[in-house]
Amino acid sequence: MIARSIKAFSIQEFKKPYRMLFPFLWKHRRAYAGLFFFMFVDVALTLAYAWFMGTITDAAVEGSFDKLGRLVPAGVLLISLSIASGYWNNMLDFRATANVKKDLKEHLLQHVLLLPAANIGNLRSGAVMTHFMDDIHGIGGMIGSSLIRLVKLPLVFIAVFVYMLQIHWFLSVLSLAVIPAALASGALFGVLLRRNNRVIQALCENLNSLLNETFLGTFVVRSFSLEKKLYRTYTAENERLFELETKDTRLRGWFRAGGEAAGAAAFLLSLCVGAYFVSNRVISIGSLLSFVNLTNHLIYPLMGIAGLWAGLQSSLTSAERLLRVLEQPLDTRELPDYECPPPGAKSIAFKDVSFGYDGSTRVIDRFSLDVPAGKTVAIVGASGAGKTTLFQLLLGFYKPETGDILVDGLSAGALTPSRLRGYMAHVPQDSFLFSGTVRDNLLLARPGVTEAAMIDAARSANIHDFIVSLPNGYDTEIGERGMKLSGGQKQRLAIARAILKDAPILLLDEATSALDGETEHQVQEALQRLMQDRTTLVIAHRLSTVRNADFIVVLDQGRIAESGTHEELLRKRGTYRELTRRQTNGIRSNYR
Ligand SMILES: Nc1ncnc2c1ncn2[C@@H]1O[C@H](COP(=O)(O)OP(=O)(O)OP(=O)(O)O)[C@@H](O)[C@H]1O
Repeated sequence: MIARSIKAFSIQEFKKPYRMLFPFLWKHRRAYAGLFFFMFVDVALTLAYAWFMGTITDAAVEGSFDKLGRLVPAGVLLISLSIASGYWNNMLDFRATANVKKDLKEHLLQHVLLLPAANIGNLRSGAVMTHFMDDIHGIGGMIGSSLIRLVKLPLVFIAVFVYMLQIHWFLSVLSLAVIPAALASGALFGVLLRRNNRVIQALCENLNSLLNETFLGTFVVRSFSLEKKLYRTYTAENERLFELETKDTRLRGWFRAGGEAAGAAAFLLSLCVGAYFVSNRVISIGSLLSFVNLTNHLIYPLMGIAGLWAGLQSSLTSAERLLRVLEQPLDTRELPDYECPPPGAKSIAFKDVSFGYDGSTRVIDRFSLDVPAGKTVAIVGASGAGKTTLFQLLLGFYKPETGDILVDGLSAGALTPSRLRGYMAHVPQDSFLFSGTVRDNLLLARPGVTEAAMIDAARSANIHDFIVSLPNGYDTEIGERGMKLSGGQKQRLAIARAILKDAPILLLDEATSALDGETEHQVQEALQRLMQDRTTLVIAHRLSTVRNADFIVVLDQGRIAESGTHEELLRKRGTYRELTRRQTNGIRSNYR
C-alpha cells in the first residue's frame, strides 16, 4: 500500500495545476516575498530560542546572576520578534491566499461566461457552484503559507539538525530513528485523504445540483408532489457526505496522532540517552534542554512535510476539477459588452448552411435564405424542425459546420460577439427576467436610455399601464426570474426590452404565444410598427403573424420544404396550406 502510495506521487501531477496558478501567484509576489523573508526569521528564531533556553539554564545551574541579568533583555527581544513575526506571517498568508482565491474566482467566472454554447450545455449548474464554493477554497493547500512551507520545512529540518550535531552527533543521529515511519505514514495518509476527498467533492456536486434544480423547478416539484422523494434523496446523499467527512476527520486524526507519537518517541529517546550523557558530564543540562527542545522542531518538519503532502493531495483534487473547466478552449478572450446597435435596417443571408449539435446528425441541412433589409420573414415548421437553431446560429451561439451567415453583407463569424449581437434584438421562447426591478430589466437592453424612451417602449409593448399599477411602478421588484409576474406580463416586458434595444434586426421566437387574444392584438400592432424599418425573422405559429410576413419559409428537418408569400403557399396546396387549414378549423397543430 505504501509503495503504491509513493508510486502514485508524480511531479507531473503538479505541473499543470501550478502552471494554471502561476500567473495568480506572480501577481501577488510581494506577499510571497514577505512570507519568504519571514520564513528565514522563523528559522532563526527557532534556533535562537534553543540557544537561549540552554544558555539561561546553564547560567541558572552555575548561579551566575550577572549572566542571567544580561540574558533577560535577549529573551524579551526574542519574544517581541516572535510576536511580530507571527502577526506578519498571518497577514501575509491571508494576502497571499485570499488574493489568489479571489482572482481565481473572477478568472473562473470570466471563463465560464466565455465558454462556447456547446460546452455550456455539458456543465451542470451544481458543478459550477461547487467549483466556486468548494474547489477554489480547496486549493488552499497549494498556495500561501502551504507553498512556502514546502521550502521552510526542509530548511528548518536542516538548520535544526546542524545545530543539534554541534551539541552531540550521536544524540542527533539517534533522534532520526523515527524518520522512516513519519515519511511512510505521510505518504499513505496523503493518498487515502485524496481518494476520500475526490468522492466528497463529487457528492457535493450532486447535492448542489439537486438543491439548485429543486429551487429552480419548485413549482414542478410541488405539482408532482415530489417533496418527499427529493427530501429522501437529499438526506441519503447528505448522510453519505457526513460519513465521508467523518472518515476524513478520522484519517487526519490518525495522522496527527501518529505525528505526535513520533515526536514523543524522539523526545523520550533523546531525553533518556541525553540524561545518561549529562550524568557522565558529556553535555551540560542546558545543552540537553536545548537538544530536547529542538527534537520537536526536527520531527515537526517531517510530520509537517507529510501533512503538507496530504494537504497537497487534497488540493490537487480541487485543482484538477477547476482545470476541467479552465482547460476548455475559448473562441475569444474578451467579454462581450453592450454595443450600440448600428442605425438602419440590415440584410441577413444564410449561404448553404449546415449544422448539427453533436457533429453527426444534421439539424440544419444546406439551408439558404436571403432576407433583404427591412423585410419580414416568417419561419414555420414542425416542432424540432430547426427553427430555434437558426436563431442560435444567427446570434453566433454556435458556428455553422459548413456555409456562412452574412449580416449586412459581413460574415457573422468575422464579427465580434458584441458587434454581431448589437445588430439584433431577440425575444426568445422563454423570456428570462433577472431578479431586480422592472426598470433594471428594461434598462439592460440599452444602458443610459432616457426615462421617456423606456416608458415609450413599455407603452408599445402594452405593459406600461400594468407597470404603473404596481406598488412601486417601474421600481417594483419582480422576484427571481420574474416570478411575481404572469406569463403574458413577462413576455410583454421582454418585448418592451427588445423594442428598447432598437436594433436593426428583430428575432422573434413565438414572441406572442403567452398573450391573450386582446393583448396579442395590441402587441402585434406595436410589433408591426416596430418591424416597419427593421429586418425581422419571426418564428410564428399564429396566422396573424404569418400572413403579414413578406415571405414565409416552411422548415422540415433543417431544410426548406416550401417558401413564398402567404397566398403563393396557399395555392401550392402543400404543408403550409395544411397548417392554415388546421388552424382555421381550430385543430391544435404541431406546426409552429
Ligand atoms: N443544445 C442542443 N443540443 C443538442 N440537440 C439540440 C439542442 N437544441 C436543440 N437540439 C435538437 O435540435 C433539433 C432542432 O431543435 P430546435 O429547437 O431548433 O427546433 P424548433 O424547430 O425550434 O422546435 P420547437 O418549435 O419545438 O421549438 C431538435 O431535434 C432538438 O432536439
